[in-house]
Amino acid sequence: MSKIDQVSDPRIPVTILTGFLGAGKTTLLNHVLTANHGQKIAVIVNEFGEVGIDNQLVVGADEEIFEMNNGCICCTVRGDLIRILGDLMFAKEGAAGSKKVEFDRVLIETTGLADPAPVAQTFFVDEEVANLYKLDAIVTVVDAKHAGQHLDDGHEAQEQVAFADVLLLNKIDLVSEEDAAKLELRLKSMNGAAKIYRTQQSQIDINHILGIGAFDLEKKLEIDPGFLEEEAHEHDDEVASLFFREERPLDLRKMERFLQVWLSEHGTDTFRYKGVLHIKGVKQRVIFQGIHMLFTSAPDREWKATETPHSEFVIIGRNLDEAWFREQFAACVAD
Ligand SMILES: Nc1nc2c(ncn2[C@@H]2O[C@H](COP(=O)(O)OP(=O)(O)OP(=O)(O)O)[C@@H](O)[C@H]2O)c(=O)[nH]1
Repeated sequence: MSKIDQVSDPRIPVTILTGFLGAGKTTLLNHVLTANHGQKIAVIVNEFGEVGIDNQLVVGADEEIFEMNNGCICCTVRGDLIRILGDLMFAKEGAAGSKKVEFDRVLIETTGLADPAPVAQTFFVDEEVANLYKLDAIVTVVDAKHAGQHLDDGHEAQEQVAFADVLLLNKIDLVSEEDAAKLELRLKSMNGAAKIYRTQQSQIDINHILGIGAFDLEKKLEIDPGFLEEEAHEHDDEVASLFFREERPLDLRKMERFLQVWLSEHGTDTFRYKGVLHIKGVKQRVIFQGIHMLFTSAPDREWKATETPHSEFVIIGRNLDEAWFREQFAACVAD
């Protein structure tokens, strides 16, 4: 927190990090947590799906990460958010019975399917939260390759752009200059007030996203006059997630093969799939990342002696055939 922040407003600044599934939010979070800025950041992560994969992919995830996995942050778990923010403040003050946690700002990573408006609303309508925390900015990461489709397709991606104070046009390496310029125009037409930065691997100067005092309630009320009153919002009900877990080692080739079969027909409706895998003959965890038709896998660190190697995999999309996936996943156990 800068000195000016502290003098003028003693509340803890909060940044909401949003962006559609797979846009680069966790990559940005890792960048922020490893950048040399001398600030202590408490992170709250909310994921769509039963089990958090992201927390396993965040660097130094052991201390600072608070998970909320039982629903979408903008609806069912908003009570959880309020509770965590309250608990965090107790912990900061070293209140009896709570472990002391030092932090001078909070970063909330929302699920790719969250509408940021109700999350932002929490900082104005909940009196206790509003007394302790100040919303600094909403930062939205945009996947330059897939944004066109996501914006045509759904309400959430549009809200994420419309409500942003800062837009990171990420994955700039995957598109031509012409396509990037077109997308930038589209983003400007949807939200002329937001600052836009083009990024690769969400690499951005931290000073452009933290402590910028960009959230302006008046402006948000112009976009959405009902901002402070809204109770719930509508999700695309057809979007669902499937989760798989297996302790026996898997055969990576088999997984890639069945996913390719699925994606050749359902790539558009398969938004996001990712996992931490236990692959036969590999000493490291294998991180699998997929967005629509694009997927990669790579080993990261070795399994620790304290861990039982296992695979966890989540798929998020429309019209997912659960029985088929369960059968295919089971068939990936290595011979
Ligand atoms: N080519 C390319 N890939 C990127 C870039 N930024 C991130 N990625 C990759 O995109 C994938 C998704 O990135 P994440 O940071 O996990 O995205 P996310 O928004 O947190 O995803 P969800 O939490 O599932 O919504 C990963 O494989 C990243 O390595 C980029 O600028 N260029």
